[in-house]
Amino acid sequence: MASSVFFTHSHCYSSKPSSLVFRQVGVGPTSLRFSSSHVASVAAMAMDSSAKVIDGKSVAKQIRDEITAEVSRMRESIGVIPGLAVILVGDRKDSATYVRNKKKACESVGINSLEANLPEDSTEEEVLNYIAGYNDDPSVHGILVQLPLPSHMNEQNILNAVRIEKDVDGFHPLNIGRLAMRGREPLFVPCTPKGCIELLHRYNASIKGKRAVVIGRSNIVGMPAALLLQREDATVSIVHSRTSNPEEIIRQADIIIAAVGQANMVRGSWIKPGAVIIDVGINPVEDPNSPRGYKLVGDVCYEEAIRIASAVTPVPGGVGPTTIAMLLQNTLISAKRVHHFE
Ligand SMILES: NC(=O)C1=CN([C@@H]2O[C@H](COP(=O)(O)OP(=O)(O)OC[C@H]3O[C@@H](n4cnc5c(N)ncnc54)[C@H](OP(=O)(O)O)[C@@H]3O)[C@@H](O)[C@H]2O)C=CC1
Ligand SMILES: Nc1nc(=O)c2c([nH]1)NC[C@@H]1CN(c3ccc(C(=O)N[C@@H](CCC(=O)O)C(=O)O)cc3)C=[N+]21
Repeated sequence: MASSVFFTHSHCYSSKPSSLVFRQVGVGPTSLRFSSSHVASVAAMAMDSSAKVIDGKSVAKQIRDEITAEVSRMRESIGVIPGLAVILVGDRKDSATYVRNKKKACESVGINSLEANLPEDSTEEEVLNYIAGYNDDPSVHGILVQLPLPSHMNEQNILNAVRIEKDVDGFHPLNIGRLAMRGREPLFVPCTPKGCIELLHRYNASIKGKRAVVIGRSNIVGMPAALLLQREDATVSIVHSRTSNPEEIIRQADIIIAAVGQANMVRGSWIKPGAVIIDVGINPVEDPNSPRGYKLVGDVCYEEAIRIASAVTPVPGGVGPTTIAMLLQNTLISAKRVHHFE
């Protein structure tokens, strides 16, 4: 059943399930809360239901097919199989699910996957030892340390330890630094923001000269997404938890990338008619109709957005699958680079 039929308008008020907290979500400033006067403006704008659903799942499938072909061409010509090592510390359910999905995705394209599952109470040194081992292992072309790490570990020390040539997450400060500089090229671009741009390209959304607003400024999504949009010649604004007039800024955007972690925060009345929306948020909300007792929703109220925007990514099935496809792509890029394979 189509989600627009299934969910009622009030769905956008859904609360986080108390029993299942994937991440700590802070309370946003009052200026970001929904005010009743917006109901009217949403209704007034709710006339165009022709918005496109940006199908991240099928884009991811296309990319995986392209990678599968390249991986086998490489194996047949030079006998090299790309390898990805994933380090998971602790037993967070959501992290375990993502790591499992990454492993499955590797298998589906013929990339070797290695996995290190370390207990929650491991020391930083133990994690660093694993990284050192993978840094020196020529069969490993990419290393990913699943975040978040347990709080007793220094994330910065750990991410700095990954060899820049194997930093398929693109989180090493040298890669991020190059991403921020004109005329410099990072060895890897972070997967989630890269996937957002890939979705815009594959749906022919023009970026050059457009006004883009990124909501969120984290090191892993918001900040690199803003840098990438800027590299594509968009005029970029960044909205964060201390922004005083977020709705006003967001309403000017031709392109919105939302990476906040607040279920349904962006309402229809905040969206410029015809805007393209990339919703990165993955937020669990209570859903008695689901066998799991919860469902995932984005940072954007999808049912409202789909009526006003020209294109929107759904959650699930939008940015998430594309992120994993970009990880595979980065691993292939790494293996090709080290073996000088064109
Ligand atoms: N689909 C995918 O592949 C991925 C999805 N995600 C999802 O994306 C979302 C964001 O992840 P991540 O970037 O890691 O999250 P973080 O919590 O690290 O960052 C959230 C950002 O949002 C800002 N923010 C928080 N509340 C508000 C608010 N009310 N108004 C405006 N800005 C706000 C914060 O501002 P400030 O800096 O001021 O604190 C911060 O910059 C999450 O739902 C996560 O699950 C994440 C990675 C990959
Ligand atoms: N070093 C590191 N690199 C990351 O890239 C990284 C990370 N740590 N930590 C956590 C976040 C989150 N993330 C997601 C990837 C895929 C989906 C995904 O495929 N989601 C499915 C839904 C999956 C489900 O149903 O549970 C979808 O949106 O359709 C979600 C989230 C990568 N992250």
